[in-house]
Amino acid sequence: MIERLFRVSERGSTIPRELRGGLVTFMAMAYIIVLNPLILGSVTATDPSAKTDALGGILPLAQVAAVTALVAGVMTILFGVLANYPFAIATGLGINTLLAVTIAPLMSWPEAMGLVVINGFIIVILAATGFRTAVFNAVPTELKTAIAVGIGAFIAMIGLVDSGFVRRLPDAANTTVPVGLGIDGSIASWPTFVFVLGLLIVGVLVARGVRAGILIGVVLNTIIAIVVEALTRVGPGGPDNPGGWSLAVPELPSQIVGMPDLSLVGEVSFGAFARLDILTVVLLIFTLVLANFFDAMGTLTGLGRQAGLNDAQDKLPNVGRALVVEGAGAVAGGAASSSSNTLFVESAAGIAEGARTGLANVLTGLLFLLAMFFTPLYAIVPVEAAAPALVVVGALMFRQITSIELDDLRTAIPVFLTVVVMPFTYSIANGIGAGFISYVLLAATTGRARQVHPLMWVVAVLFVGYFGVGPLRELLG
Ligand SMILES: Nc1nc2[nH]cnc2c(=O)[nH]1
Repeated sequence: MIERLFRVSERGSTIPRELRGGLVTFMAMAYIIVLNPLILGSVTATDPSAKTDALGGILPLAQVAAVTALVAGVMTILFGVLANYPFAIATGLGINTLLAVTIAPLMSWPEAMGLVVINGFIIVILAATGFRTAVFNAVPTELKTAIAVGIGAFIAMIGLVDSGFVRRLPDAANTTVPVGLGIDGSIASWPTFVFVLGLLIVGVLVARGVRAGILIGVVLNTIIAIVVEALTRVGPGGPDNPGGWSLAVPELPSQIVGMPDLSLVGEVSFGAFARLDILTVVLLIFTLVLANFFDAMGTLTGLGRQAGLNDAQDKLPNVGRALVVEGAGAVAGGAASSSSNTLFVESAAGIAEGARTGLANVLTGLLFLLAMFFTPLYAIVPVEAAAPALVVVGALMFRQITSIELDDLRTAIPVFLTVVVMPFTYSIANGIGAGFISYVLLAATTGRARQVHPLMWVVAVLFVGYFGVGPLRELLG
């Protein structure tokens, strides 16, 4: 029955392989349950680093953790069953940062989440009417490949930053260089040591073609991290302990089970339209939609290609349905205050492990639902132990660059911009925007305007608007 429902052998996979892939993807993504609360939530409204909204309101940490796991679990299972692809869904780092930094300070948290819900409905409508699929199919192959390569660079960057290997220089450093190696140019902190050792372990296992190499690597890294913490007691990181663990401290927990607090579910309001002028609200929604729309599109292309699931025209079969379910993730994420849920590039870890069907997603989703009750347990895996998997998977995705013909600069420049802007701006959508605009512009100025699909023109113009939103808002006061 499971075999028929998910067409496991038709995709050249086996049930154990799917389950192994689902577990690896969960291990690569579980950090979001710890990280999302730190981005959106606060302990108290009076904390110096509290993420207060315009009314001084906050989202409590434990409640954000619970809804993050809930929505990721439900949407990942739904996507697995309805779209039958091993692409897991959770709260996207791009949009939650946008919400915390730009949107919530202008309104209340429920109103900010209301905008996420509207963004989700727009995306679902664009997907259901076929517009999303039409754009998906209008993108030239070399740009689709560049998106996949750029995502590889982006996920490696996420791993390098989350592990503390790459760090932001202090604002007081008075230099134009934004990031550096470790602390003051040195990787001599225990958590970063665990990451570097873990990177070597995962790299060797994967390069030698060891089955379940990524999973074995992350488990080994976690054990090493627990031993290192037991011996050194470096503790949690922070301004007065820069050499500490960046999120979870790898300790055997004293308590294992707890009931999740789901009171944020339904805490949504559409009052932003009454609080702010309509143009501001429309521009904010426009920004959310473009970022969401193309992040998912790039991720789908990259993951589909990595899994070998795209057809001869480099199209993912039944992509329309996948895009509708993905859009529903934005609605669900907004409605539960976990922020927009989207396809996660980290699914590449499970695909590298062999996952090819939605069955893998069902396991990943169930583990997210289970994590709601075992929050102390998943917190054992420190980011420093999971991040090596992100970097190695980034390398696997990056290899696709060899299939792009780079002799013609009209291709090489947009491809390059797509690949570098993603990690450097920490956003898949920004990279796609830079690539699309430069592709259309170079074609138009070198006599190839007619060869560009009309939808590419439309999207490039929309991206000009996307990048112009900030300057435009300033201009209009
Ligand atoms: N595609 C994608 N993957 C992610 N993994 C973590 N955050 C994100 C995100 O915003 N988009």
